[in-house]
Amino acid sequence: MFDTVATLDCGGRSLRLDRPRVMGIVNVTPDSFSDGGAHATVDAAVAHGMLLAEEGADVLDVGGESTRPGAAEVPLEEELRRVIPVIERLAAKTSLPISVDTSKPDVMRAAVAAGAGMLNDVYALRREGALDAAAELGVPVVLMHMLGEPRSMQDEPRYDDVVGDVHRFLAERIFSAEMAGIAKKNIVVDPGFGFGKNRDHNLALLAQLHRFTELGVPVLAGLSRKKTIGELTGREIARDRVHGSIAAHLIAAQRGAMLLRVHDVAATVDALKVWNAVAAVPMPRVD
Ligand SMILES: Nc1nc2ncc(COP(=O)(O)OP(=O)(O)O)nc2c(=O)[nH]1
Repeated sequence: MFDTVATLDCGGRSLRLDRPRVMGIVNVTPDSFSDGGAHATVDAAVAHGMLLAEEGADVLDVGGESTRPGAAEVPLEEELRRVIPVIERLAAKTSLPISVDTSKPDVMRAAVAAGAGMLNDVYALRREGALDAAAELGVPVVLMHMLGEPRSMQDEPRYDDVVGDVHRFLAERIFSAEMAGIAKKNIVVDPGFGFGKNRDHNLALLAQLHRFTELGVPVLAGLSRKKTIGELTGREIARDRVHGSIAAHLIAAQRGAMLLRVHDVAATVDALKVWNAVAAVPMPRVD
């Protein structure tokens, strides 16, 4: 995997990837699939972010546009109105790195100016101007695979070879990012669970997650409370999918994920304490 430990410099706030780290989700949206509306006001979102920080999150991911299947795009001004005040206040109240979950270059710029130190783009910088914005900002960026658009991505998604197809896409996005002037040390990749993938696609990506570590950059996995977890466990209500999400994220950690994007931070932190303890046990040499 890595000869040396990757440390992301998130606008002066370090995110050390010496072990799987927890990205706490702060959705400032009225319609997120799993917690829509729960933290839709600035005060509620900031309070939630601080709660996740207290629960042990290593980074907070602030998003103002739901990307659930079928979601409509949020206008720029509305997305700014939602996320910038939250980022400003969280950056002042916590020393944790803060990422902004957006695909719009103008939101990226405003978010970094407000204190965000990382970009999380479900479009992998494919929107116009996004590559240049990310290169200028010089902060780490998560490049995620999505098939099509949120509006239509779950309409019968098809792949010849989902792992190979996603791997090729991410390799191409890493190349494009480096050509735009983004340092490889600032790149994280993410196969995009649920973004144009059905249950079998998601299971194949999880089962072969180690393949993505071959790209030479940290891997992020985000399965938290998603539909596939619900299908496998029979838990129809998203907030009831914690146990299944923990299982999936431990498998992801075991197969090389260094960042786990989760709603349920306390439960994930506890699970990773067990995982880390076992990972720290020296293994007998096999001569
Ligand atoms: N890098 C990355 N970013 C993401 N952003 C949003 C969602 C969707 O989950 P959530 O934020 O809970 O829902 P919504 O998009 O409806 O707000 N999933 C990912 C993911 O898997 N990876």
